[in-house]
Amino acid sequence: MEDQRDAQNLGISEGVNHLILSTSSTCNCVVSFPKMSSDYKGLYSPSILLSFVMDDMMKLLLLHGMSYLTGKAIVLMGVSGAGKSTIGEMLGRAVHGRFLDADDYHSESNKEKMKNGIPLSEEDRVPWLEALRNTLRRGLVDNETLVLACSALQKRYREILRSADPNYEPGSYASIVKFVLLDVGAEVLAARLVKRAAEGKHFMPATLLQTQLELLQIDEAEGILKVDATMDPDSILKTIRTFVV
Ligand SMILES: Nc1ncnc2c1ncn2[C@@H]1O[C@H](COP(=O)(O)OP(=O)(O)O)[C@@H](O)[C@H]1O
Ligand SMILES: O=C(O)[C@H](O)[C@@H](O)[C@H](O)[C@H](O)COP(=O)(O)O
Repeated sequence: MEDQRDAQNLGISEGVNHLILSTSSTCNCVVSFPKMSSDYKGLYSPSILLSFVMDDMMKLLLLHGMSYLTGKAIVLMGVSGAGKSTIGEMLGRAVHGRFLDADDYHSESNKEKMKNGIPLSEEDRVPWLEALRNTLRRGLVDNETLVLACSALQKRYREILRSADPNYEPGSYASIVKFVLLDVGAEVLAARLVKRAAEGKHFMPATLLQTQLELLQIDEAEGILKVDATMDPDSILKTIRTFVV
């Protein structure tokens, strides 16, 4: 970290919503200003910034209501039986992160509905997704690495999760919450779900698969990594790690 105070090596560029502070070799830091008024821009000149060691500088920026985050969140998404929980647990361990299973955040009434083969409504899903978003946000602010297994079938549901990033601008898809779609065809899914239900391991019946497949919708612009999740779990994990973490 010795060259952090070296004016030659400290590059400061001003983006629309953030300053990027970068040194030649040791440190890159993006300082975001979620609701920064334009009066703030340019307030901190390079010479002022250089008068602080990095730690003190961060405290100063925080004092002015700005935030910086180094946490990250990966959401494994897809329909029931795609392997979100299986792969999510493995990924969580592999990246030394915290694994969260969205199924654990359902209300009893949601679970009861699904058990009875009734698909969740928008009103059932939104509070569930908001609770997940809040949990992700707390983790991100604490600089944790989080892996979430969550169906997140529709873009509007993913937008709720993306907004766990306090600096997220809706519709930009530029969030520190990233999505990976576990892609499996209907036949393989059905076989997996019948087996899982027979083992009594899950509240979700195989009959809900069709409505889930109908709901799944991805927009190319979202930049979601699609992984063939019919591969064996180790290969799926390896592919995700190559591209995401
Ligand atoms: N890559 C895989 N290959 C074979 N079976 C898998 C694979 N991933 C998951 N499974 C099995 O399929 C079933 C559904 O997996 P699960 O992780 O519960 O999916 P989801 O959380 O997406 O509903 C489980 O019985 C699990 O053991
Ligand atoms: O593991 C599974 O079988 C699924 O993930 C399942 O739990 C379900 O998808 C959601 O929890 C319900 O939410 P949606 O109806 O939004 O998929």
